[in-house]
Amino acid sequence: MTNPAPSPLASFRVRVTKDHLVFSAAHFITIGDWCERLHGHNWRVAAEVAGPLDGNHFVVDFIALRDQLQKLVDELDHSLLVPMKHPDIQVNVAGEEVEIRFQKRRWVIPTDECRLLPIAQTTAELLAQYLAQTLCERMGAALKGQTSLRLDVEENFGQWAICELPLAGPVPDRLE
Ligand SMILES: Nc1nc2c(c(=O)[nH]1)N=C([C@H](O)[C@H](O)COP(=O)(O)OP(=O)(O)OP(=O)(O)O)CN2
Repeated sequence: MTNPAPSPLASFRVRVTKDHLVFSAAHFITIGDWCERLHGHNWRVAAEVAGPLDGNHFVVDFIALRDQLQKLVDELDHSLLVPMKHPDIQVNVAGEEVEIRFQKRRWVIPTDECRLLPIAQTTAELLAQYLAQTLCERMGAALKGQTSLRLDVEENFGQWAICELPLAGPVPDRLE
């Protein structure tokens, strides 16, 4: 039996998903004029990087990818996710309290229990984009030369949103 020669057409990707890559957080979204009640999810995340192998024969070190993603997840754990770019949700940060308004409704939450996110809605899609872009920034040179970063967010069992960022070429505007 002969060993196959390494194929120049082979492509590689690495993926990290762990039981502890989960954050428990509250949120609400608007759908048209209707606004959900405040509720929570256990949001599960996974990250995947595609691209060529480096000198260590890695796409990217699993451990570096896992640990950076874990830090991000831990920052969101046990918090209220607040969208700062929603056109109709007003957010006023006043010292130790954050006041959030939508139409006639008003929530006042301790500031350290809020995560003020640069997104228009806390949908699974935009959370996936936020996590992908922030992970990409924090991984920095470790992703140099790679092709794409994919971030999966599961909001409820079996309900995933996926954001894939190209890593080659111009960097897209941040969350615009
Ligand atoms: N494509 C998307 N669709 C929906 C999103 C989203 O982020 N992306 N989000 C929502 C709501 O936030 C909703 O809270 C989803 O939660 P879920 O618990 O699945 O909603 P249910 O009302 O069905 O709750 P059950 O407890 O499972 O009955 C909606 N769509």
